[in-house]
Amino acid sequence: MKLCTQIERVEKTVDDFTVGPIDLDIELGTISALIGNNGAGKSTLIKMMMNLVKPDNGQLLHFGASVKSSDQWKQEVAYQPQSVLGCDLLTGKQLRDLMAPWYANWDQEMFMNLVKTFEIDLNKRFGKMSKGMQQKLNIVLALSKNTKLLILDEPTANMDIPSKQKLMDILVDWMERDERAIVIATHQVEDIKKLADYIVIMNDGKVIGKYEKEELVYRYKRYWFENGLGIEKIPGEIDRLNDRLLISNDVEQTDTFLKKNEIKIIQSEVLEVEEIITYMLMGR
Ligand SMILES: Nc1ncnc2c1ncn2[C@@H]1O[C@H](COP(=O)(O)OP(=O)(O)OP(=O)(O)O)[C@@H](O)[C@H]1O
Repeated sequence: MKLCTQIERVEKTVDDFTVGPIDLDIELGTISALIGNNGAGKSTLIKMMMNLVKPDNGQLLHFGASVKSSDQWKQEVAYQPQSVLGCDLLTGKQLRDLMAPWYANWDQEMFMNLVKTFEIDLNKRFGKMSKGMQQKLNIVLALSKNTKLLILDEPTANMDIPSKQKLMDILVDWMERDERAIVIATHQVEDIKKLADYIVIMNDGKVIGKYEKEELVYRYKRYWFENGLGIEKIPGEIDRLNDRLLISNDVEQTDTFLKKNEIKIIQSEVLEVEEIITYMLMGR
């Protein structure tokens, strides 16, 4: 697969918090969900990807060009920040007029269609729009740049449920139009479930793993036993309830152990994606 972004040993210290060193590749044709608890460093990493925060060490490339080298890569990378400053007095239309000329591939038809889909009033000042409406306008502006990479920082946090649903469909459609990639920082399980090919987990400024979502589902399992286990710890075990219910994050090891010790399983099942993420964010 073709790489669109290479993050190599990137590191940034702000006050007493260090993000990195981070190594991460983003491939075209994939959607990666950046997940981590509050303060894990997701927004800082994204800002480094946009050269808005300068790393102390390491390098960051989009389509082979360093983010420091020139601004040419910006034609291929659109970004929706968590919040936007300095736009309050401008209307949606004025924001469009300011932004569109900078992007050679700006898609005006897409812009107007999305404005209609999200029922955005382009004559309203940004500062007078609701938080959800501001988010919708920001994402519509980002999508219409018609880039190869889209970086979204919690795009659905303030959106109502139908709008979230619409956005997910739009993003899936946007991906299908070309060879593209999306990086999305999110706390929304629905976003992850529906969109992500890869889950990138961040904790305490570090990327602790990049996992294929479909594979992850087979790594975790819940087991119910006929009798109490009476054993201190089983390989792969990450949680236990009443000595008769066990959660494993290493199904192969757990299954081998249970078979070898002739421990009778009443039932077993895979975990929901949100349970898996919760365990991963707890470091299990
Ligand atoms: N401009 C700044 N000045 C000082 N500290 C900062 C700045 N930006 C971020 N930080 C600190 O860096 C750490 C990482 O913050 P960041 O916003 O990247 O996390 P996050 O994973 O995006 O969190 P959230 O899920 O809450 O949005 C936090 O401890 C934060 O306080």
